[in-house]
Order: sequence, then structure tokens, then C-alpha cells
Amino acid sequence: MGKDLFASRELLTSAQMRALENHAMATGLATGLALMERAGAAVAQEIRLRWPVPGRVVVLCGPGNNGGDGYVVARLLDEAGWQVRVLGLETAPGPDAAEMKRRWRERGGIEALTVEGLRREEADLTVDAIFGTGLTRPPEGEIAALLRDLGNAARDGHAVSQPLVAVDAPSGLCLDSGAVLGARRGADAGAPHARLTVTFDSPRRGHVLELGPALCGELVIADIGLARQGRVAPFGAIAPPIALMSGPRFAAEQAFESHFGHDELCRNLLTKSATGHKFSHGHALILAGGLGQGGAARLSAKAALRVGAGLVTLAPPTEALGEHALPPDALMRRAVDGPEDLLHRLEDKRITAALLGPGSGIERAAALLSALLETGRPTVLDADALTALSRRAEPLAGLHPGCVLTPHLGEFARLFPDLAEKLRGPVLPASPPPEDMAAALAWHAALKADQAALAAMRGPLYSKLDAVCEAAARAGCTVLLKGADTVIAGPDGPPFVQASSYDAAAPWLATAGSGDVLAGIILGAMARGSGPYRGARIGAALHAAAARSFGPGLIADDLPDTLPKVFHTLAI
Ligand SMILES: NC(=O)C1=CN([C@@H]2O[C@H](COP(=O)(O)OP(=O)(O)OC[C@H]3O[C@@H](n4cnc5c(N)ncnc54)[C@H](O)[C@@H]3O)[C@@H](O)[C@H]2O)[C@@H](O)CC1
Ligand SMILES: Nc1ncnc2c1ncn2[C@@H]1O[C@H](COP(=O)(O)OP(=O)(O)O)[C@@H](O)[C@H]1O
Ligand SMILES: [K+]
Repeated sequence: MGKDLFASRELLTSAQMRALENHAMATGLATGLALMERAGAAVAQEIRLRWPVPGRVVVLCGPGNNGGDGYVVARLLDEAGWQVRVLGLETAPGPDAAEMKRRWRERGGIEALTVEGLRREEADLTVDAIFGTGLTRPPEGEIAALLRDLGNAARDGHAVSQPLVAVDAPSGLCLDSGAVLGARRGADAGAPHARLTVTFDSPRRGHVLELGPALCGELVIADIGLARQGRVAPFGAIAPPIALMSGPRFAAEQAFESHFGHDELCRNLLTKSATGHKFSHGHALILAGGLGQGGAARLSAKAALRVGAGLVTLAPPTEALGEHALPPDALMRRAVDGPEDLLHRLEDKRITAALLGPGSGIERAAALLSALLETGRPTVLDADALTALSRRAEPLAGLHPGCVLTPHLGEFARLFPDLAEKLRGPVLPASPPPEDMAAALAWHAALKADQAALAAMRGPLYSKLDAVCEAAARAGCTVLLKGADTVIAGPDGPPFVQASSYDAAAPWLATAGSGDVLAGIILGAMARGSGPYRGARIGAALHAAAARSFGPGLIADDLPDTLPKVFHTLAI
């Protein structure tokens, strides 16, 4: 953690990565052969850094350029004194990989890429150079068996159990989604678990979403000399838009600064001017619930105060005012009894943002929603408010660009059932599933049962980023989908992943009430004028940073109180 908390870097799709490489080759920046040599050299170097004493390595080379990288790794490790076995395919790869294969043949042989071949001799290390970004369909036959074998080995220690280093990605992982191609969504059978993955230039979506972090192990992003300047050019017409990701280690190791000015702004938004007063920092209104439901709203309120909102008012119904008199004492309390009352309260233009949902109760949320949306105030909708939205005849009606929705996957599925179903599905369907939910479910069940149809499918898989982008476009506002990989999309910023993976993991956030704190941080930032997209990004970053700073034993109450410590490291 450090002052780079908000720094982000590009997160590419496989197609964008290919475009970048092609652009580099077309503009004479580098030849394909040179890129392959650098990629292989980067992998060999990372291996030698971690395993300085040469041992026995088996390099598994696939049919494409990923295999080409593998032949380079084999040659360089051989030169470094390793005992190298190479398992490869008969098929002729493209010209660059063919050249690397030829160069390897000058030093050693190639055995068949089979389970039997893999098991024939013990090794200290396996290098997986079977598939990278070119994987377009589920692996089949012998290669599928081999990948399953490697996957099982990592899980239960059977068969081959030596550490595995993946070139670009563990083979079978879809680099667009983080799912395993051909496996049930969320299941990791069929792809090896790597100890180390060395990827090139930029992380891909699949490295940080879903199963990516678990399958990749440590992720090293090696620079292979693709242009940093003018990178927008090669992407040109390629959809979807380039996403960004953040996570402390990635931020620290890379000098990509402000993308679109968001990174710097996120930081600056948290400072306070020497001459300001409380109203210069906004007034946040939290629409709390009835008796017995106070805890969640107070968690949000404390977070909003800690993030620097000038004033925070808790607004329960009159009968619950007494319960909400509990600390923090810095809070103001004022009853709001129904939509009329709310509209009246919001005539006060000094109220700069509102939150509805945490502990508000579904009925109360439903009663207040329309009035709140009608005012056009910057608004965070969380928890019960999301459930209330999903129960309306037109769930998304009235949402405006000043809104942030913060669903977890369950709430997301209620609001966007078809998108959630697509996310559960194994492949990006050629045509969309039927609108009607029951028909869509039947459609998917039939698809999943039809192995032949599945095998014929082409990637890329539908990803969480795709789903959240679609949801944000439909809702016309910012959507933050919570999870270990928190994804944000909205009208005023690029799609974004807060990568809570690798050494940025914040698993202690999986505790009751931590979502209420997140909503409160976003509310506080929005009350201070961050706008919805940046508010969501500030929230996701600070939330994870506070959890990492506190560490094991964290309960949601600790999160707001840990924020000052995080701010100290940010020099705010
Ligand atoms: N293009 C470049 O300039 C560079 C590419 N590099 C490497 O090249 C990789 C991408 O290379 P490719 O595009 O050749 O793709 P891959 O080597 O990842 O695999 C594609 C090959 O496998 C086949 N294939 C795909 N799915 C299959 C399946 N289920 N069963 C059997 N065969 C299948 C494809 O038809 C193709 O021949 C990257 O991951 C990276 O490792 C690096 O060398 C850096 C430079
Ligand atoms: N394994 C994890 N790693 C990182 N963050 C997590 C993890 N599990 C949950 N979180 C985060 O914790 C919060 C949980 O929020 P939510 O699901 O609304 O729970 P609650 O309603 O109990 O507050 C979200 O911000 C989510 O991103
Ligand atoms: K690979």
C-alpha cells in the first residue's frame, strides 16, 4: 500500500493484446521473432530467479505461439544448465514458433505431448506453454486429459506434483473471463494451477477475474518492449473499451500514471482545503430503517464521516430515532417519515448525496425510491434498495447518471437476471437467450447438455466486466459489482476492476456489514463531489486498503476506524 493506491493500469482482452502485438510488428517496433524471444527470455529469467539451482524441467509446448515461447524457454534453460525435456506436437506452427522449434531441435529432441509422456520421468518443474491468448475452444482429447492431469495434481497431490510455471496463462484459462473453457462456470477442473504465471506487457481480464487469481498463482507482468506511447492507436475500433485495473502491487511496479485523470483526481478528492468549512465538504443523508435495523446505517454513516463528508445525517422513521441515538456522536439525526417528507428534506440543496438501502428495510426502500430518484440527487443504492428496485414493474426506471448501484452477485442477478445467467453460462452465446426467464433457463440447460454444440463453440467467454458494462449501460448509471474481484462500470469512466487478488487480497472483507461500510465510503466521497464513477473507485480502493491494513480479525466496525491509517499512507 502507498500513495499509488489509486493508480491503475490497462487490463486487456486477448483481442486487444493481439492488436497491440500486430501494431508493434506492422510499425516495425519489433519482429514477431524478437517478441517471442523476449517473452521466452522473461519466463526463463523469472524461473532462474526463483529456482537458482538448475534442475530437471519438462516444457510442454502447444500448437501456436505460446508453444513457440516454450521452445525459447527450453533453449534458454538448457543453456543455463537445466536438464530439459520438451513435449510437443507434430503439427507445424506459425513461422516464428517454427523457427524457435527448429532452434530447440539443434539442442534436443521433442517427445509427444501426452499424459504418458508427462509421467514418464520425474521433473522438478513443469513449464506450461500449451495455450495462451489463442485458446478459442475447450481443449479436447489427449491435451484435455493432460491438462486435467496437471489440474488434479495441483489439487490433491496425485500424479505429477512438481511446481508449474505458466507461460502467459495456465492453459485452459479463458483470458477474457477468468473461467475455464469447457468446464462448468466456476469449476477449475481442466486447467492446471500454476505456482507462477509470467504474462507479457499487460494483464488480461482473465488474470484478475473469477478463477484467474487462483489458477495463475503469482503473476509477473514482463515488459517485452511493446510501445507505451500512442497505445490507443492499435486498439482503434476494437470493442469492448479498454478496462483498467488497480491493486497495490500492480500500481507500485508500474509507472503508468493517471489514466484519463481519474487516478490523480481520486487522490485529490480526499484532501481538505485549509480554508474550507463543513459545508464545503458536503452533507450526506442516510435513509435508515425502522426499529432493530440501525446497525447497518450507522456503519455506513461512520464510513461517510471518516472519508471526510462535512456533515452526515441519519434519517430513520420517527419511531426509530431513539435507537439511532447511539454513537457516533458526530452524526446528526433527523426523522424522515415518507416520500413527501423526503422531498421536503431534499429541498435543502446543501444535502449533496444520499444513501438508501443498508438496513432500510425493503418496504421503506420501496416507498422512498421514486421520490429520491425524482430529485436527481447523487445517490447510492445498496442492499434493500436494490431488492426494492428489482421488485418494481420496471426495475431500472428513474435511475439517472448520478446514481451508483452496489449489488453483490445475488442482488445483481435479481436486477439483471439475463446478464447473470449469461455469466453462469459456459460460453458467449451466438444469439442471446430468450427474454423470458424460464425459457432462458431451459435454453441454457439444453446447451450445457449438448457436448457437441459446446465443443463447436468459440470464445471468448462472457466476463464479469462484460456483464457490468451491459448493466451500467442499461441502468444509465454507475454499477459496482461486489466480490473478491470488484468490477465497476458507468457512463463517466472506463470499466474498472479492483483486483483483490495476489498480494492485494483482502479476504477479511467477507464479513457481515462490510458492504454497508463500502456504501458509506462511496456516499461520503460523492457528498464531497467525487461524482459517481470516481466515488465507486475511491470506495473500492479504500475499502480493500483498510481491510488489508487491519488484517485478520477484521469486523465491519473496524473498517471506518482504519481509514485514517490508510489516509496517512496516502499523505492526505
Ligand atoms: N503474437 C505475438 O507477437 C506474441 C505472442 N506471444 C505468445 O503467443 C501466444 C498466442 O499465440 P497464438 O495466437 O498462436 O495462440 P496459442 O499459442 O495460445 O494457441 C493457439 C493455437 O492453438 C490452437 N487451439 C486453440 N484452441 C485449441 C483447442 N481447444 N484445442 C487444440 N488447439 C487449439 C489454435 O488453432 C492455434 O493453433 C501468447 O499467449 C503468447 O504466449 C509471445 O510470444 C509474445 C509475442
Ligand atoms: N474474498 C474477498 N476478497 C475481497 N473482498 C471481498 C471478499 N469477499 C467479500 N468481499 C467484499 O466485501 C463486501 C461484502 O459486501 P456484501 O456482500 O454487501 O456483504 P454485507 O451485506 O454483509 O455487508 C463487498 O465489498 C465485497 O467486495
Ligand atoms: K500456457
